[in-house]
Amino acid sequence: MVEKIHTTLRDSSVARWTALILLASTMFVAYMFIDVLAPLSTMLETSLKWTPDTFGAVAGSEYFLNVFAFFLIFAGIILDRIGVRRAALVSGFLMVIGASIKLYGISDYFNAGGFGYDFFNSFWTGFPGSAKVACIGFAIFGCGVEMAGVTVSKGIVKWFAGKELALAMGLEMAIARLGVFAVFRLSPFLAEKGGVTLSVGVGTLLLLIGLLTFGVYFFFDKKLDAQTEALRAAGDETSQEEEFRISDLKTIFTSKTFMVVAGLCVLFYSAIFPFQKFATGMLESRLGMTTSEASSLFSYFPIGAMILTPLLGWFIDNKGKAASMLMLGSLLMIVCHLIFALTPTESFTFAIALTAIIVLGVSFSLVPASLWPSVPKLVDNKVLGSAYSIIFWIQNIGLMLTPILIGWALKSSNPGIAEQIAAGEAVKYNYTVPMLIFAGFGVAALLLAFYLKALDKKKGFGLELPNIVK
Ligand SMILES: NCCCC[C@H](NC(=O)[C@@H](N)CC(=O)O)C(=O)O
Repeated sequence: MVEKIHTTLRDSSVARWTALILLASTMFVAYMFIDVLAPLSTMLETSLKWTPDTFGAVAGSEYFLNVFAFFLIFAGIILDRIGVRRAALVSGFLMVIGASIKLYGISDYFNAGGFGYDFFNSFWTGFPGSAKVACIGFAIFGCGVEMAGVTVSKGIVKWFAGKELALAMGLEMAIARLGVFAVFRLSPFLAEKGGVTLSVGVGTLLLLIGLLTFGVYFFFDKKLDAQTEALRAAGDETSQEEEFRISDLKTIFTSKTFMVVAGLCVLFYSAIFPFQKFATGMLESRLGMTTSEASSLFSYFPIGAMILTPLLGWFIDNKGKAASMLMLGSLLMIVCHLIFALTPTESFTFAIALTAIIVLGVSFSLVPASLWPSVPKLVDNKVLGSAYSIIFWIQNIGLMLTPILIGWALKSSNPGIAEQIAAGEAVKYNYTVPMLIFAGFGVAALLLAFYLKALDKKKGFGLELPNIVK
């Protein structure tokens, strides 16, 4: 007698968590590569003549193709069509290709007149050829890393829906944050030993390992699909999944609740990731610290978020309350940014700054831990990849534009300071206006969070309910 399959790999906790570790390991190295140059701006200014504007433009190039060429939207459609394992490989290849181009741009070979050097230095001469090549590479890497982000999110839902979904997403984000922490320690160390090229070279090599990890995941995913298919053939209704059609995307764009979540996402993240880029300067200015003292004070921020996000994920899986957590996270963010903006200089002590950073870390755990696992409650599984990619796309617009807005606000609210600094005077920027703008994003996010909770109550999406189906 042939024994029928009633369970799949999804039902084995070892297989489920192994799949998560494989997916999260690639995100660990991907988040490392995102910030591999972040601690090296001074070195890049002396070795490759990258001024702060050039450095900022290279950093922002990560989002360029995703936003303007709509790559993220296509990535979601591709993901829903070809499935998690193939999309993971595509995104992994894009990351490795993009990283290799960036590595080439900053390499000694290129900068000593290697292939393409004359061409890339023949136009727009105020922007170094090395930075142009790095931008092209980083924009391609950006397509890969954001596609990997949506693919991993859909992959986690595939393995953990109805189980420890928020805990798994929280752990994946914690592992990615550990990557950010690791690269801030490793990259300056490697650059001291072998220059910027060594840091980026090691980052690229790690991405290659990340691609291999996605390759191992491929076989887990394939086996799960084969088992699910067998259940489907046996007529098990819970395993039925409809085909994705482009016209299904209409359901995403016409869902008011989904759009509210996307709005909340862009407002919240615009007050977090761009703030990270300005936080060191703000702390230096407000506390009269050196760059390294300010950056080590700020390093508690991702570490705090890393510890708390999985714990909050566990709470949401077992007790629910995701919509309330979105409200609390937005509220805490407003309080922290207002503390940075309005505390008088004489009262803005190290202890106050540290407390505000830790509380902001709590906010950075509350919102991601509750936002991403809520998306599958709002849209059909067949359009989930597209739904995540649309949220990422809207979020990427904010992440690209906010640093420009904040940089402009900082300069305009401090007339003459840039010139005084260029002349060697020991003056500091006043960060009140930029910090008020960040707080303003928080206020708008809080209003949307209230509205979301009301919508959820009216329409019954179950955002306040636990994820684990007992
Ligand atoms: N499984 C959760 C995925 C989202 C994590 C989220 N990352 C992003 O939103 C990225 N689009 C941001 C970026 O690339 O800069 C996070 O909280 O890290």
